[in-house]
Amino acid sequence: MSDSDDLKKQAALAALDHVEPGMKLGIGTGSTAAFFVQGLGERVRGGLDIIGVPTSERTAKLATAEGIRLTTLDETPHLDLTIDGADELDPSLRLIKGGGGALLREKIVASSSDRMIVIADGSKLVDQLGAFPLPIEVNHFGLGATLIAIEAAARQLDQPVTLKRRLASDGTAFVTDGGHAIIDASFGLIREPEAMNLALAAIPGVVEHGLFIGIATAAVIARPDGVIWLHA
Ligand SMILES: O=C(CO)[C@H](O)[C@H](O)COP(=O)(O)O
Repeated sequence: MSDSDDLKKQAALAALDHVEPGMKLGIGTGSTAAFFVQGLGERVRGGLDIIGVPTSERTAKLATAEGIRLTTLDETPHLDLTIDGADELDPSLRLIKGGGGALLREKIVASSSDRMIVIADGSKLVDQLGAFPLPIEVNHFGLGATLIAIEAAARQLDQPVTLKRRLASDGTAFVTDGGHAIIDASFGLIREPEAMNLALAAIPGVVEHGLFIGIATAAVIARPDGVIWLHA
C-alpha cells in the first residue's frame, strides 16, 4: 500500500470509531471513503447493526459487496452521520468535493445528516481552497450559456477562470450518476468561498457545485506525524 493510501486508511478507521449501533449513515465516495466502506463491512460482519445511504452507484456496489445494508433518502430521509472524503478542506471546514463526480448526491446526503465527518490524508488540508479545480455539475441543456454564466460569475468576483469539460477514462464525456456533465473550474485560490457558493448556485444551468460550506462538522486528517481532528 502506498504511503498516501496508508494515511487515507488511517483517517477512515479513526472515523469508524464514531459509528454506533443503530446509526443511519451517509456513505461517501472515493478512494478514502472506500477504506471506510471496507472497515465498516468488517464491523457489520462482526455484528454491528447500521444502515447506510450510498452517495454514488460505485459506493452502493462496494457497500453491497461488503454486506452493508442500504436504504435511500426516500425511505430514510434523516441520517445521523455522513462520513466522506474531500479533495480539499480548509481550517474552517469548507470543502471542495466532486473529484470523483459524486458531488450532487454527496451534498444531498451530507445535508440530510446531523453530522458530517470528513476523512482525508494531510495533503488535502490547505490554507485557502482553489488549487484543486472546482467541480461543477451542469445540465446538458444550454451548456454553452451555462459556461458563459460561470465565466461572468467569476469576473464579478474578480477571479480568473479556466473551464474544462470532464472526460471519462475512455475519452468520452463524463456523465454523473444523475445524468449530468461535470465542468472543472480552475479559479486559482478562491478569495471568497461564500460569495462563490452563492454566485454559482444562482446560475440556472448549474445543478450543484463542489463547494461544501457549513456542512462538515468535523474532519479527521491523517499525517505522517499522527492523526488530528478539526471541529466546526
Ligand atoms: O468528492 C469526492 C467524490 O466525488 C471524493 O470524496 C473526493 O474526490 C476525494 O476522493 P479521494 O478520497 O479518492 O481522494
